[in-house]
Amino acid sequence: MSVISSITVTVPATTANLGPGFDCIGAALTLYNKFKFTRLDEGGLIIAVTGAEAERVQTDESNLLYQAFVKLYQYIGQTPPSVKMEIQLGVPLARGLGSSATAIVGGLVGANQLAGAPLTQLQVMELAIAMEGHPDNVVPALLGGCRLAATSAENWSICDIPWDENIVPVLAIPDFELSTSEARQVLPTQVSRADAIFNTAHLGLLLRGLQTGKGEWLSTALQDKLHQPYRQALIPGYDAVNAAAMKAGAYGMVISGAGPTLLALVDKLHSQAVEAAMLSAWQSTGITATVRSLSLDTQGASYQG
Ligand SMILES: Nc1ncnc2c1ncn2[C@@H]1O[C@H](COP(=O)(O)OP(=O)(O)OP(=O)(O)O)[C@@H](O)[C@H]1O
Ligand SMILES: N[C@@H](CCO)C(=O)O
Repeated sequence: MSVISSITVTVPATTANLGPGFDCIGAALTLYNKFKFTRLDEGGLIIAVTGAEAERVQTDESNLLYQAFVKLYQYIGQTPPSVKMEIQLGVPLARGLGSSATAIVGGLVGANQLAGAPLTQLQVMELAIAMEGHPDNVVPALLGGCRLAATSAENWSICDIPWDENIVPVLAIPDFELSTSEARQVLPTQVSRADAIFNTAHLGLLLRGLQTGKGEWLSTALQDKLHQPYRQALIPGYDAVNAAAMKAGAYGMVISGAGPTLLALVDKLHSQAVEAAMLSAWQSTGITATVRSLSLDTQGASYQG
């Protein structure tokens, strides 16, 4: 086992749920957090954060990146080394873009590499899912692409979902946060059979819509009854941004992850018009937002020694 003293891990943002795929589907996006881990001879823990909203990231042992780092060492039965962690933020915090998944995947991958790679990627993935509590952000963050995750008693089946190259994800990111735990608290614990059937059918259609790029299928498929109806009220301006995106030619608009970022799926020809429409709709309700057309990241977490 070779021992290295420093490793830099780059992890993509992710958009989870894609409407009907609550807690089971997500896609990696071309927006990144970078984490550099340097083994120290002594000194415990040093955390330095740069980038927008850097002051909002904890710099003590409660930091999620550090918790994931420690989790891996506990799993392999070793004491974590003293470490300096340099966090370069590119993924906005608590906006529904998988910032917590970047920290969990980054901490696990960084620790695994510093420890000499004792765990396989599959083991790292299972630890990441256990830490996050659901697979739809951490799996694409680790593996890249669009991924569906299904569990059985023994293990996870991970399926890569083909994504037609003409489908552009347009992300409208408002300047307010919504924590995942708050957005999960508003969800009912039980759903009706009709709603379960609705989402089963729509997720099936979504998978074919993503694969073929067929607009008619995507427009229907992006509807959901399990989480979005309950969460929309937590996102001021939701109706206005949705109406604007649809009028400008989007296939559909959904809440990205637990929100508050809104995701429109759009064909290439309409992406600029949809960007402008979503931005102006949010501004007209008094909310500052950033709107970006991104691509799918196909690589997932990567590292340089
Ligand atoms: N780079 C980071 N380093 C350390 N901790 C982070 C980092 N990014 C996010 N976190 C932690 O994760 C929290 C946000 O997690 P939360 O699940 O609420 O939102 P999210 O992951 O951005 O959104 P979603 O899960 O809906 O995609 C932050 O408040 C912070 O505690
Ligand atoms: N599937 C999760 C994604 C956010 O972590 C949710 O919607 O709560």
